[in-house]
Amino acid sequence: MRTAYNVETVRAAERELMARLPEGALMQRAAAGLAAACADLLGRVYGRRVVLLVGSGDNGGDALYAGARLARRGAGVAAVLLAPERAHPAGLAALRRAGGRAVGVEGAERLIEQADLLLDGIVGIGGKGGLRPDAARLAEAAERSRAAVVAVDLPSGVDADTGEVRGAAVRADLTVTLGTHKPGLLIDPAREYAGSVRLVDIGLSLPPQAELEALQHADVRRLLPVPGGESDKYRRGVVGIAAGSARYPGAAVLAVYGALRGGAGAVRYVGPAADAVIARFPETLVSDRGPKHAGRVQAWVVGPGAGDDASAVGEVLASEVPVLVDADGLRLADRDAVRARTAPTLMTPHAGEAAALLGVPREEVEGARLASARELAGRYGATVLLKGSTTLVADAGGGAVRVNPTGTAWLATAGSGDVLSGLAGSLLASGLSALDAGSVGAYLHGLAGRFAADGAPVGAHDVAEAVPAAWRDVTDA
Ligand SMILES: NC(=O)C1=CN([C@@H]2O[C@H](COP(=O)(O)OP(=O)(O)OC[C@H]3O[C@@H](n4cnc5c(N)ncnc54)[C@H](O)[C@@H]3O)[C@@H](O)[C@H]2O)[C@@H](O)CC1
Ligand SMILES: Nc1ncnc2c1ncn2[C@@H]1O[C@H](COP(=O)(O)OP(=O)(O)O)[C@@H](O)[C@H]1O
Ligand SMILES: [K+]
Repeated sequence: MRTAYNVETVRAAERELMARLPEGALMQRAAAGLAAACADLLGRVYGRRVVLLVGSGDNGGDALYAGARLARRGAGVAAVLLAPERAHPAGLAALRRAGGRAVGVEGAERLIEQADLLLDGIVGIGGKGGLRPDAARLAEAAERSRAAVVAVDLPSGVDADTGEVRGAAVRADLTVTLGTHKPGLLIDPAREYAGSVRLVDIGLSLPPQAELEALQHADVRRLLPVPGGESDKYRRGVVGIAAGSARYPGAAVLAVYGALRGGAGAVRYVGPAADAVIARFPETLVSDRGPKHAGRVQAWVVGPGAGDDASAVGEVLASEVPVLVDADGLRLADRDAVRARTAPTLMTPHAGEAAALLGVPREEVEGARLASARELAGRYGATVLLKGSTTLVADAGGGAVRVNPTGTAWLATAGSGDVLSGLAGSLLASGLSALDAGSVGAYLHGLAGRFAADGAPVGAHDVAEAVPAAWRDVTDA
């Protein structure tokens, strides 16, 4: 499991560690990791032009010490100091001793333009709000430069805890993050600014409960259902799909497609698209009598392509099994009915649907995904899987939010969400918790999307078709 901790927790762990170590030891660990990462990126250090962008805090101190190490290896190092009188004094002295030089912001543009590598030490976890004008100008100059950009701890200008970006921010090719990942490095829009992320261990002891966690292959492998000798189709779990309408029969087909590949022993379908479903998937058990009379299931999926059929949503929410609510179902679900449920509820909105439920503009959700997912989970007393460029899964009771590390923008194609709801619903029916079903479903769906797309456009059915390959990739690893 990859984890990320918020600033407050990092600060507390840092204080605890600094009390046990000689002064400056932590910054030297950070600088050693940074210099090594820069050297890897440069290939050859000797003779290369390195420019440090240095703010007045410890983030700038890390950059100065790392610059000193690169200068000792023969790089030409210049530090651009945003506030010369407040730059980390010992770091600056170390850089000068190693043969590096320091300049003010005037004339910085030319240096930045000619650099091979820029080290962004403007701000780290101490950054507040958007970058101040001087710092913003440096970030913009860095973006125009052809140099490789390495961010110290996190790209300056992004919010470490939330992933929000207000105004200009540094766009890094590589972020060398210290001690632990920060939530912003894993959540868009900030994630896009971080480039690839390398974690340098500086010895922090962190609490067991992280702010964010990202499943890895090994975690998913442990969670996936595996049939055994005593399994039969009912014991593996039956998933019911109440989806589709005369207008959107395809949503039903795609949700069933995902469900058949999600580990349940059988898929029941109820709704007006039974003929289309059966024609494509003869193994589906279909019924036209509504969810209440459709026979037993271990989990329901309701909503994809459902149009305005509120009665199916109401019947499903009244059941005592886990329920996944997606698409039209989200609009039709009564909040009090969701809150009153005793079995788990997993809601799977995209940003537009989440915005409608929260009564805010879509951009607000996209700019603050973590807070939005948590807020919605709290309001509905449900687990919320917020889809999009970053997919998050938040439980109502707090706890670590899961962030999905797989996926590809090619998944932004009509119907791929229907496949995900069938897949995650099937995992719910196999007995996974809402948090696990949502995050494992998103993981497989994202991996399947990558396999199916392989750099070219795909349709949602291609994603469903690739789910078994994703499943095997996880279990064979
Ligand atoms: N926490 C840890 O465990 C460690 C932290 N270290 C470094 O220390 C950093 C944190 O250092 P600080 O607490 O000194 O904070 P920062 O250096 O991140 O930021 C504080 C400075 O930036 C300025 N600033 C704040 N917001 C700004 C904005 N919007 N625009 C322009 N300037 C702004 C402030 O005036 C202040 O001088 C970490 O990110 C990391 O790089 C490392 O040295 C090693 C260990
Ligand atoms: N930019 C993106 N990058 C990665 N994944 C994306 C992106 N945009 C959408 N997705 C994923 O594609 C799927 C789209 O689902 P959804 O919005 O419900 O579409 P539909 O309603 O057409 O099925 C979700 O799994 C979502 O996370
Ligand atoms: K930085």
